[in-house]
Order: sequence, then structure tokens, then C-alpha cells
Amino acid sequence: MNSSELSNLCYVTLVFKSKVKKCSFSVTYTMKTTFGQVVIGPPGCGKTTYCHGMSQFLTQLGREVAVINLDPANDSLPYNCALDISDLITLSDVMDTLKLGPNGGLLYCMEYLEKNIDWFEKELKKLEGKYLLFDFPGQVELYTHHNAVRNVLQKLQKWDCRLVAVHLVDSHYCSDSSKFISVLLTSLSTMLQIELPHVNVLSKCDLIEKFGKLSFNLDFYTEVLDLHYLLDDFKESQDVQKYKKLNSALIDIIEEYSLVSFVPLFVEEKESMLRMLKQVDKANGYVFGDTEERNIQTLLSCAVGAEFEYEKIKDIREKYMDTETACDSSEQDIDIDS
Ligand SMILES: Nc1nc2c(ncn2[C@@H]2O[C@H](COP(=O)(O)OP(=O)(O)OP(=O)(O)O)[C@@H](O)[C@H]2O)c(=O)[nH]1
Repeated sequence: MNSSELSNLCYVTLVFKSKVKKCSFSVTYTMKTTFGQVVIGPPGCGKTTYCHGMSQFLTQLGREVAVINLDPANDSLPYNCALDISDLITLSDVMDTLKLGPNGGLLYCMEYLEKNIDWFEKELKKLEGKYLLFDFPGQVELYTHHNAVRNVLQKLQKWDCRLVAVHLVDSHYCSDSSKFISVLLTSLSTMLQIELPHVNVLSKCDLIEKFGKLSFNLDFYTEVLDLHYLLDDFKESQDVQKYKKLNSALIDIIEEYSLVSFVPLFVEEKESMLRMLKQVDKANGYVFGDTEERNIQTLLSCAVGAEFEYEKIKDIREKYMDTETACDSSEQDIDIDS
């Protein structure tokens, strides 16, 4: 860094500090404030693996972590479980006793948890002061329109839990435009239903091109750019072509809300997990707390979103995608009206 860059940085830092003072920007949390992540997403998207990886990562960073399993169908857990819904109810018991299928059984279990919220509160009190990771079940309807999960999360917030929803979806859906539109819709409905700060994640990015090459650059999918380009990708499939107008209307809804974007993630890669953690810490407010020594750079990047967009996708793009023939989405020669 040369001297002029250094003086610029000092200036920015000073301005930031004075603004912080003027605006009383720092947030004071009470002793009991707990931070955490609510890990949700469709079946098999990698929630349990993420909780395991994130708990190890946070532990290495010196945070005291407790992983809470709220999936009553999870029978073999890779992480040390601090609190397990199976102590309250199990899916197999519900299915046997009430003669329900797995979907209905899971909905029943979540409603049962909601009804027994006192048990949950009592158990959570034992984990006071720890950073919480909640491993939820994978039934999509629990997050798009069923109310039990939302009500449980609202209770958690009343107990001063600062939460962020980490919504995982398999990244390989990007290679099929119609499926990507479904992913966008699911993510949007979940954001609207769950009403928590949200980080949407494209999981298993090491497998992103497993089922075919992406038609656009990765940033097209992570930043959710002009979605009408996706319609042109339908050309080859007549079935999907039939529903082009419907898809066009759905795309309009997603664009009008302008809420969905994604962070690409590969749990086994430290840089990827660190970038993920930065997003999560901003979203649940951990970065503004005084639980951990932080530097002014973290606060600055949080305030101005200083990380370059390319930084977020660089590693995944270079390591796991065929970049030889990839082209810039803005340079695609696509006639949207055709
Ligand atoms: N290649 C790769 N595989 C992954 C990754 N994350 C998870 N997996 C695999 O994906 C499969 C499903 O992962 P889980 O963590 O069980 O997914 P889940 O969302 O908890 O699944 P349900 O509890 O059934 O909803 C497992 O075989 C994992 O090993 C990843 O980043 N890369």
C-alpha cells in the first residue's frame, strides 16, 4: 500500500469513526443476547453437513458453538448435538402411532414442538451465551406456507436470539433454467414467510456443473441478474416452452421483489466458509456486537459492502467450473423477444 492509499484509508477510517459517534451507530446487546443461524432448505441440500462444517469452523475461530437438531428424522448426526428434538418427539413414533406418511409426520412434529415451546425454552436456557446453529428438517412446505416453524422462530426472537436464516439450495439447479426459476421462487417464498434476515446459499458448489455446463457466468446466478435471459434457454425443451408465458410472469414477480441473491458455498473450503460467515455475521448483527475482537475494516466492509462481487465467486469459478468456454452473461447474443 503506498502513502496516498494509506492516507486515504486513514481519512475514510476517521470519517467513519466520527460518523459512528454522531449516529450512535454501535449496538448494545444485553448479556443474554444470543446469536445464531437457522439452517433450512430442501431435503438433501446439505444442511446437516453445513452445521457440522460451520460448527467446526466457528470453534476454530474461538466461538462457543451449540448445534441444535430440530429434524426429527435425523438419526445419525455427524456433530455433537447440544439439544435434540428426538428427546421430545421422533418421526418414526409419529408415523407408527398416527399412521402418517413422512411429510405429514414432519409437519406434526413441528406443530408438536410449537405446542411444547416451554420445553424448548427450558432446554435452550442451558445453552445461554453460546452461538447457536439450528439444523431444521428439509420439508419445503414448512418454510413456504406452514406456520409452525415461523411461530417457533418468532418465539426465539422474543427470547433475544438474533437469528439469520441460511437457506441452502443445490447449486446444480443452475444448469437447468426452468429449475433455477423454481429455486428462485422457493427462496423468495421462504424469505417472505420466515421473516428473518436471510442469506440464500448455492450449496455443493464443487458439483455445480455436475449435470451440465452453466449457460451463463456464475455471477448471473448469484446476483440474479436479468432473468429474462433464462427464457431463451428453454428453447430446446418443448414441454417447458409451453409454459414460457407463465415463467415470464413468475420472473417478473421475482424481479419486482428484488430480494433474492445467492452466496456460492463449498463447505470443505475455508475461504468459502469465511466469506459465508462474513455475510451471516452482517445479517444477524454479530459483527456489531462486542462478543469478539473486531477491527475497523470489518465494520467498514459491513457499512459499505466493500467486497468486490467477483471476490465472492472467484474461487468456485476458477476451481469447479469449465471457464475455458464460459462467456460473460452480458455478452450473450440472445434475442429476448424471439
Ligand atoms: N460434494 C459435496 N457434497 C456435499 C456437500 N454438502 C453436503 N454434501 C453431501 O450431500 C448429501 C446430503 O447432505 P446432508 O447434509 O445430509 O443434507 P441435509 O439437507 O441435511 O439432508 P436432509 O436432512 O435429508 O434434509 C450428503 O451425502 C453430503 O455428504 C458439499 O458441499 N459438496
